[in-house]
Amino acid sequence: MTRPLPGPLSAEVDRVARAERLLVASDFDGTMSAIVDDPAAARTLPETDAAIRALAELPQTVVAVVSGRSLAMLHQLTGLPPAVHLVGSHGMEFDESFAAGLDEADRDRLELLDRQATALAARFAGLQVERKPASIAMHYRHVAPEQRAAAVEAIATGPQLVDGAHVTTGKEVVEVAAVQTSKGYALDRLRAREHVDVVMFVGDDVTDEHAFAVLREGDLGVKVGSGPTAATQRVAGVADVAVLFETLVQLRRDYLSS
Ligand SMILES: O=P(O)(O)OC[C@H]1O[C@H](O[C@H]2O[C@H](CO)[C@@H](O)[C@H](O)[C@H]2O)[C@H](O)[C@@H](O)[C@@H]1O
Repeated sequence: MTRPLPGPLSAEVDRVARAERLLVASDFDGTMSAIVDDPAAARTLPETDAAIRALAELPQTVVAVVSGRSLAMLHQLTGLPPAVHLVGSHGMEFDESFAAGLDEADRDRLELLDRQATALAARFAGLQVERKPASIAMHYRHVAPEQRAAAVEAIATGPQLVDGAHVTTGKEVVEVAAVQTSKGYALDRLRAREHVDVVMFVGDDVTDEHAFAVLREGDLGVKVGSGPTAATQRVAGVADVAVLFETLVQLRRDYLSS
């Protein structure tokens, strides 16, 4: 038996579980997976993985993971079946052909950003550069504490100032994209394409606020952890996310079989 959620959240999950057609969308890092030192070592909590798979098997229930990761990395890290829609690059990468759609100016900008990030990685030991189809993430988690402010400043006065670059900040990471990204765009697109009448989104980071911002009356946004948010509900951490999804599976199954 899954342990109970706090009262107000429990009531909200019970409400969305009764949607005619429901979209359940989740962020990956910090939501399905704990934040870990090595981005390549992130893994979905087993309970969350099982709940996501179970939800995706239910009728009238659409499940998506909307992440800042590249789509290829998201596939690799989650190993989820095709029944779960994966969207990478902070809501822009719906399929592997996304990069081919970048125009010449976008590609030139991406190369410039890559060159600048590579130069900064040579200057600051521990600065990790993660290359994605339309952006470059610079992780400063492993830069020596006394060098961190200088590294962040160098990013702010270098790649961040590249003409047309779009900047997002996250957990010990600054990401510069050649194109505008938005998890809100992904939710709007999924909502329309899948003809759902209720959307539930769960996320922990700054970019997830774009998704919370497009939620409508009757939807449900759940913020993971502390910090300002437009979400109406909150859980403390990834273990609670597992309970949230497990509870939703039970309630949705009950509703659909009633
Ligand atoms: O939108 P998300 O699925 O939450 O992805 C956001 C970024 O997550 C990853 O970085 C973060 O998680 C890493 C693993 O826990 C951690 O080491 C890092 O410090 C965090 O910033 C990922 O590497 C990025 O590409 C995503 O944009």
